[in-house]
Amino acid sequence: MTGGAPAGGPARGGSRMRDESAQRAANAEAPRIPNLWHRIGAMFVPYRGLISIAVALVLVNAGLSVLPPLLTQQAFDRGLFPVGGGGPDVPALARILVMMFVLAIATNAIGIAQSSLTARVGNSLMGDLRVRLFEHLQRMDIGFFTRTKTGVIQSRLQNDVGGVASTLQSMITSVVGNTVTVIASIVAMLLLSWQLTIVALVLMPVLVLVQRRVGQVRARIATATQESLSDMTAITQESLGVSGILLAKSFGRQQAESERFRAVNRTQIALQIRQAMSGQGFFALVSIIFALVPVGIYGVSAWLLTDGVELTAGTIVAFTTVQARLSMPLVGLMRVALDVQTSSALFARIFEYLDLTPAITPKAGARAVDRDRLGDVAFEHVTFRYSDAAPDAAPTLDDVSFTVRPGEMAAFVGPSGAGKSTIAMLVPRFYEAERGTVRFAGDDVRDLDPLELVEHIGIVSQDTYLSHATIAENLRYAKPDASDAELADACRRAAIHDTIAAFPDGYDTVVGERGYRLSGGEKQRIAIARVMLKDPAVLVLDEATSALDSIAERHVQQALDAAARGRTVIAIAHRLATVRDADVIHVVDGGRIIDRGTHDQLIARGGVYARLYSEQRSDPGRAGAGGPAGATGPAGSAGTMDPG
Ligand SMILES: Nc1ncnc2c1ncn2[C@@H]1O[C@H](COP(=O)(O)OP(=O)(O)OP(=O)(O)O)[C@@H](O)[C@H]1O
Repeated sequence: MTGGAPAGGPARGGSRMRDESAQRAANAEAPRIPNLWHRIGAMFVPYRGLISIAVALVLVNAGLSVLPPLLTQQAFDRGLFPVGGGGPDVPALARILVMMFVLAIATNAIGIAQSSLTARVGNSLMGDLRVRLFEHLQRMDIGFFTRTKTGVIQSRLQNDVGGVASTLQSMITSVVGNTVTVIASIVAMLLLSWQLTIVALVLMPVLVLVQRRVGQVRARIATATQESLSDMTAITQESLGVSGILLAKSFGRQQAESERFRAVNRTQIALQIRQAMSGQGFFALVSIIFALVPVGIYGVSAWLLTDGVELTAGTIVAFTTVQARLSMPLVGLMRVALDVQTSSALFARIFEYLDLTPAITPKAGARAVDRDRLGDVAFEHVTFRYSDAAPDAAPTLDDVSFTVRPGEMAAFVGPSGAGKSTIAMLVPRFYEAERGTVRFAGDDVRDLDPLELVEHIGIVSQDTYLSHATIAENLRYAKPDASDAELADACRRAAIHDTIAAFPDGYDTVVGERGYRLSGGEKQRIAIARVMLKDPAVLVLDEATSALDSIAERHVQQALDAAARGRTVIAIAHRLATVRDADVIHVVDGGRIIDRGTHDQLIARGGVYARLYSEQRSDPGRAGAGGPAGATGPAGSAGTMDPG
């Protein structure tokens, strides 16, 4: 599976969600992962030292468990009723009592040590898996995240990884401890009577087969349960985020959202019950068989006795006692086997994500960015298509070529959906060109180290992302070691310092989820200050002012002018006034650059640009959210007025 994840748009409506969940529950199959067991086993390798100690402790405790009955025997034969009579031997009894006490303390202490080791191994394994998954997902391309719901990704990271933790722990202790007991019991049974051992164990293969079948069913239910959990996480994440709540409230859809949640919750409950009950019938069958085995043993004993086989009453009683003691560890092993089978479904889901290959990967021996040519950006006959576009659809970008020299400003204008933002996305290699070459500082971006490439590019888009942290923390995202003075300086240049200073908590103001505590213009200017702290050679402005009103736009434009000074700027704009002074304006339509030139040249030519420009002059509202404004031009050029 490459790059494709269980995706899908947000499910709408309670009944559809119910249908989907029920459908999935009916045919949930764990993903098929080659070498699954081998890969699970490999995870234990780094912990083999700790596991060996844990196994040794389990074995020691198993060995010590034979001592209490022996001490009891000694308490009777030496303490209470010593050979030769003469009444109880109190000192001997006291010695045995002390030994029993020490033994109880020792076995419990060993038990605690062993639990602590297995808990450490189990949780560390789980932690490793979580980090591996997180790091792997960080490497995935943007396309993966546009296709997959955030909640679904979160769920794999939390619910699926969390779900395997208990199995990882019980695997170590239960398997070792119970196997030792089972082997010891079978040896004891064989020593007593091999014929009766056959009777006691004849049904075991049948139980193992049934257990495997039950395990498969449980694995399917576990897959469906995890799918449903991920639906729940996705709904929670979508509906209880600020954007989701705003959407629900503004459309009065809270009731529908609750119903959507209730529906998936019902599915989850039903699946949890099915999962809890799925093994019960099997274990009832095991108990019944174990209860019936002694009857079989008596029957076969009678037959053996009539056949002349030597069999004492003591042997038969001892045999049934051992056989009865076998049931507990055997059931324990079967439980673990069932749990392992169930969690293999979860492991498969985790490995499925770990096996996703990012569509864009760094090249081995990637080159460093040529510092002497920083600021040079070029597209050479670039054709691009989004991976989820229809195969016969026209390319999103079709044979796009342009060059931007260091310090120049290139603007991209054109109708909505023309492909302007896509051009911006290709510069930092967020997407890969299908044909042609994107060059940065003279090199094909595919030959460059991706981390170094983005180091030199700053992006300010309309959809500013601030994390739920303080303003200072958001700013330091760009430069973790920036001093307070540097923050203030960047904010002054971005014309936002005075606003921040006026907040009661100043730079320690928490911006809230996605920065909702701030106005659009404030957020935007903080984002610009953040980019200035990063100090990139190339600035990509993607509709950076289009969501703002005229006053906010003026402020942001001033900040952008300051940010643009001395840098290469690639500006995407709906409002043509904001890019009037660009060195070159590229007119994009239908994924192609259909015209280019300075503002004056394009106006003189009377093409699409001239038409768009005159439309915006007569109806500035069409150009975006902002009305006519005294927006200053880019790159520090002052006084460029809106055409209105
Ligand atoms: N992640 C994506 N997956 C598939 N198609 C996409 C994706 N992003 C954009 N598109 C499509 O690619 C085309 C170009 O989109 P793009 O965002 O580049 O246009 P734009 O010129 O920036 O538009 P606008 O001015 O409205 O922002 C559109 O038809 C859009 O539907």
